[in-house]
Amino acid sequence: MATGKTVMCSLSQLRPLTCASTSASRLVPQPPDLIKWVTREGGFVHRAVKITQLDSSNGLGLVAKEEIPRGSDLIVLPHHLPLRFTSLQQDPSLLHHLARQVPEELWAMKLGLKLLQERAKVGSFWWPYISNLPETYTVPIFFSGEDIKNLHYAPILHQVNKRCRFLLDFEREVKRTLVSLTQDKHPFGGQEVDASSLGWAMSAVSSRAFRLYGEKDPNGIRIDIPMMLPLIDMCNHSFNPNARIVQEQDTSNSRMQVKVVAETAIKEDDPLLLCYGCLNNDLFLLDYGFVMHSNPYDCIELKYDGALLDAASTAAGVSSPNFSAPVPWQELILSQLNLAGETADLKVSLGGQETVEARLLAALRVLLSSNVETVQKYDLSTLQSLDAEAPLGVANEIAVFRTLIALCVIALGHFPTKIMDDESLLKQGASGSTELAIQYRIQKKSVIIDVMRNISRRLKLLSSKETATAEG
Ligand SMILES: C[S@@+](CC[C@H](N)C(=O)[O-])C[C@H]1O[C@@H](n2cnc3c(N)ncnc32)[C@H](O)[C@@H]1O
Repeated sequence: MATGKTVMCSLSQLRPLTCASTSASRLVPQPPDLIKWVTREGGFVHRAVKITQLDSSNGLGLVAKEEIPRGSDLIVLPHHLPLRFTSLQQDPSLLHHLARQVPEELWAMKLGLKLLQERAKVGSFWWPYISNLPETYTVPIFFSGEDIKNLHYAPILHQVNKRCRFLLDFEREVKRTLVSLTQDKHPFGGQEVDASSLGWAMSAVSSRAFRLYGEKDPNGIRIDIPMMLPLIDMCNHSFNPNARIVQEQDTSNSRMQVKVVAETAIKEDDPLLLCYGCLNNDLFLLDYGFVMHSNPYDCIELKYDGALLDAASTAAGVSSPNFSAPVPWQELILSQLNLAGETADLKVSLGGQETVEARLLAALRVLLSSNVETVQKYDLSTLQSLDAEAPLGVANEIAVFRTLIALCVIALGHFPTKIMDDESLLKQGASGSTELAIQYRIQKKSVIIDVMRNISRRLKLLSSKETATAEG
C-alpha cells in the first residue's frame, strides 16, 4: 500500500506539451466537422446530435439538441470508418513487427502504432477524425514525478512506472528498427517517434477505443478487437448511460456496422453517455485520465500476508490468531483458495461489489476457527459468501469482522494524508494533475471507509443478535 522508495519514472520531462491538461484542445486548432465527415462517408448521425464543449472538465461531448425517443439510432458507422489493427500474425510489415513486441496487457499501444502511422501519413483517410483528437491526455504517465508520488497508492505507482518504462524501452526499440530507413519504407513517413508520441498514441487509444467483434478467424469465429470509433468516441462515460453500442450486419453490403442507440428517452440538452465498463478507478485513471467519485467498482488491493493479519487480529483484540502459522487443515483450505502454495495469488481486495474479496473472507473465517469439524461442514462457496450468516458461529464471525476493521485501519494508516488534509489542499486550488492525484487518493481512502462502515454495521447487527440470544 505505502508509496515506499520506488524509483519513479515519468514522461513529463520529455515534452512539456503532453503533461496533464483538462483543456479540450485538439490536434489542429480548427479540425474538420466530424459529423459532416461521418455522414459524407455513408454513416448516419441523428439530426439532434451535436458536439459540444462541456462545462465540466470532461472535454468535448455529444448532447441532444432536442428530445430523442428511446430506441432511436443516434450514430451509425459503416464498416470502413472504425480504425482497427488486424492480421498481426501474418503481416511481415515493420509496423506489425513493432506491434509484436508490445505485451498483450498494453494492447492499446498496438492500435496506437496504427494511429501514429495514420497521423503521419499525408492524405490519410482518417485525418478528419485524427485531427479532432485531443492534443494532450490527463493519464498519469504524463504526470510530473511529484504528482505520480501524490497518488499515494503503491499498486497504481507500480502500473504507472511499468508503462513509463515500457514506453522508454519501446522508444529505443522503435528507433533501432527504423534507423537508416528511407522515407518510402518508413512506417511513420520518416517522422521521429519518441516515448512521448508513443505515449500520446497509447493514451488516445486506451481512452477512446472499444473492444468489438472484428473479422472472423480462419475457423469462422469472430474475434473481438479494439477499434477507434469516430464520433461515437465523443460520448463521455456514465454508470447510468442513456446510450449503448450495438454491432449489426449492414443489410446493404452484409458487413458489420457499429451503431449507438438511445437506451432511454433523451431530453433536450442532455449529454449522450455510454458506459465504458464496470471499471475501478485505477483503470479509469491509467487508461482514461479521470476518476469516478463514489465508484461502486473501486477497490483497494492488499497482499494476503500472515504477519499483517496477525497484527490486525491482535489490534482487534482477537486472542492468539495464527495466520502466520496455519495448521495443516487450514493450510489445505488456503491452497484451495489459492492463497498458499507455489502458484498462489496473494493479491486480495477490499471494496467494489464484493466488499471483501471472497477468498480473503473465507481465509479469515477458517484461520480464526479452531474447529476442523465445523469448518468441514461447509463448502468453499459458503465460506466465501458475506451473505452466508456466520457459518462458523457468531463468535468466529465477530472475530473476522473485527480483524477486517483493523485491517482497514492499518490500510488507511499507510496513506500519508487524511481525507481532510486532501480536501483542504483541493480548496487551496491544486492544478491539473495534482488535483487528479488528490482526488484519486481521496476515493481510495473513501473505499476503505465504506468497507469499515459496511462491516461495522454487520458487526453491530451480529453483536445485538448474540446479546439477544444470551439474554433469551
Ligand atoms: C471517449 S473520450 C470522450 C470524449 C472526450 N471528452 C473528448 O473531449 O474527446 C474519453 C475521455 O473523455 C473524458 N471523460 C469521459 N467521461 C468522463 C467522465 N465521466 N468524467 C470525466 N471525464 C470523462 C476523459 O478525458 C476520457 O479520457
